[in-house]
Amino acid sequence: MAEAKRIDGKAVAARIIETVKASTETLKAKTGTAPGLAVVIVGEDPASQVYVGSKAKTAKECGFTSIKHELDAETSEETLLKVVRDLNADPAVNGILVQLPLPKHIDEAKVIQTIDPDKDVDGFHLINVGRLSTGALAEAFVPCTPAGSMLLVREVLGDDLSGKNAVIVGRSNIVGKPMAQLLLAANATVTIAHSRTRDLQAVCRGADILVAAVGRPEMLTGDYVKDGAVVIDVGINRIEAPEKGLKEDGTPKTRLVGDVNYAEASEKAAAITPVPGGVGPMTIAMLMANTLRSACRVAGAEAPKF
Ligand SMILES: NC(=O)C1=CN([C@@H]2O[C@H](COP(=O)(O)OP(=O)(O)OC[C@H]3O[C@@H](n4cnc5c(N)ncnc54)[C@H](OP(=O)(O)O)[C@@H]3O)[C@@H](O)[C@H]2O)C=CC1
Ligand SMILES: Nc1nc(=O)c2c([nH]1)NC[C@@H]1CN(c3ccc(C(=O)N[C@@H](CCC(=O)O)C(=O)O)cc3)C=[N+]21
Repeated sequence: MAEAKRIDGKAVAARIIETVKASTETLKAKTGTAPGLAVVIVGEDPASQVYVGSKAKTAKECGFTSIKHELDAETSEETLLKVVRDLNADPAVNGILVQLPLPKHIDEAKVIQTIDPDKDVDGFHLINVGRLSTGALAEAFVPCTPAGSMLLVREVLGDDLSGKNAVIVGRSNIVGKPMAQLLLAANATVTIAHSRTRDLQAVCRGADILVAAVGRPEMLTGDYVKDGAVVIDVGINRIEAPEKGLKEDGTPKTRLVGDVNYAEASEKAAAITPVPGGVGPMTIAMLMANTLRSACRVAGAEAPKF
């Protein structure tokens, strides 16, 4: 098999952001206000930090107003719920994202269900989960990572996945389950695998579309990949990279890797997303797209389709 096509998530994301930017200008001309995105961060989870910086930068690039609430790790659940309720009531805010995971003493589900479903640009509220799972895609906010992953699948295979076998490794509410819903809605035959799956390798080798959302660095080696498969690597894992030398504090420098062993998998796959530069940038682009859509809804304006 020839070397796989590298699916350039960064380039596709840049295209989406250009569209969001143009549409934001039109909306501003019409209503005089810009879409508003509020990000709430509690404590300092290192995995979350990667995401937060580029989000604010991209929101600004799109012409949004972007506000950030940084609360310390000891913040009470009640205080956080009040922040969310205030954002719900603020007409300048179209999208609310509460960065996950939250500290252990806070009930994550309760916080998510407090977000106004019409400002739930993460798509985690039960109302949006229900819309997605009943196929009411036009009304739903779809979670950003699966939505972005799906656009990358479409780049290669088009809109209709009839006859394709899709395997998703991972069953989280944030990635695995909504990804399954989207693939199903596009007519793929869907299998969700997880830590209790027997003979994962054989299951994955049946996949025309293989989505890795496991959180284990380079776990899916070449042996998990069918010849000609489309491989979407959602994983973001920071591992030590002694070959890059040491940081100032004497510990090894790090690098990002996915859940797929890229070098091995790309010898078998027809197309594969890299890490970084694959799904990650798409997640941020879809957050902007969802926020724009929310603002368009309020203004009674048409939002672009992605
Ligand atoms: N690119 C992006 O924008 C984003 C990337 N991510 C990344 O995606 C990955 C997954 O995230 P998330 O879904 O939140 O992770 P979770 O930890 O919530 O879920 C991981 C899933 O993988 C399954 N799993 C774990 N180990 C194995 C194994 N050995 N064999 C088979 N299945 C296994 C778990 O199974 P079980 O349910 O049985 O425990 C679980 O369903 C992470 O690397 C995360 O950093 C996440 C969000 C956004
Ligand atoms: N409420 C909530 N919504 C989320 O969507 C959410 C969250 N919480 N918590 C954390 C995870 C993780 N996540 C990432 C998004 C983009 C990159 C990203 O842009 N990655 C770049 C790499 C950046 C770098 O180089 O460090 C890339 O893959 O190219 C990474 C991780 C969103 N998450």
